[in-house]
Amino acid sequence: MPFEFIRTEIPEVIIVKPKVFNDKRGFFMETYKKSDFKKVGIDTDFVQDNHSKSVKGVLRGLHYQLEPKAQGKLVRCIKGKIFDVAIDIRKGSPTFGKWIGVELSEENKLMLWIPKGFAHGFLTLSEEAEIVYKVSGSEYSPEHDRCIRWNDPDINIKWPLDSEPILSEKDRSAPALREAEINFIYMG
Ligand SMILES: Cc1cn([C@H]2C[C@H](O)[C@@H](COP(=O)(O)OP(=O)(O)O[C@H]3O[C@@H](C)C(=O)[C@@H](O)[C@H]3O)O2)c(=O)[nH]c1=O
Repeated sequence: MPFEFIRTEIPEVIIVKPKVFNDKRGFFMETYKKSDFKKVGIDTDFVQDNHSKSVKGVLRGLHYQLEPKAQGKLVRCIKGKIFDVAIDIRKGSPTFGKWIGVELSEENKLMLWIPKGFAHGFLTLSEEAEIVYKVSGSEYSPEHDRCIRWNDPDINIKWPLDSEPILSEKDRSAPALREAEINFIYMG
């Protein structure tokens, strides 16, 4: 199998390690294959691909789209290094409010699968970082787009930060999880 799938403490959040073929030209790797992802329960149709670039200290998040426009995301860092975070916001989930943080980089080539029902955010650790991510479930829908405050003490994400992060206006004024509108139900 060209991928190793590593379950995290929240089993639905999966680290994907691709098999990298290095040779004198450089490298080759598969970054998504429907049949292999389906075997571990990532059985979804991707509907949008995104690419963003950030400078060091930029924190984007914590973002999600409400049902019925919820999104799953397969995130990969193609330049530099980020700290990528998924937060369980499914009502009734045994891991509600819990977060998983994984370093994704150009070097380690890891990907993070973040299913529907999770908020997502990341901090840029290198001078510049570019991420690409596949989105499943629903295309971008600004009316359903929501965010939660990056430093909500109820979530208490241990961001590897040494100064204040650089935020968008929207992210700066985001509500705490306990005040945020969420409509995901944990299905077991
Ligand atoms: C997310 C998104 C944004 N946009 C536009 C809206 C806006 O003018 C501009 C920048 O949008 P934002 O500030 O929301 O971009 P950003 O803060 O990078 O938002 C992203 O953050 C990460 C953490 C995620 O998980 C993504 O799903 C997405 O929410 O791009 C689209 O056209 N399509 C999209 O899918």
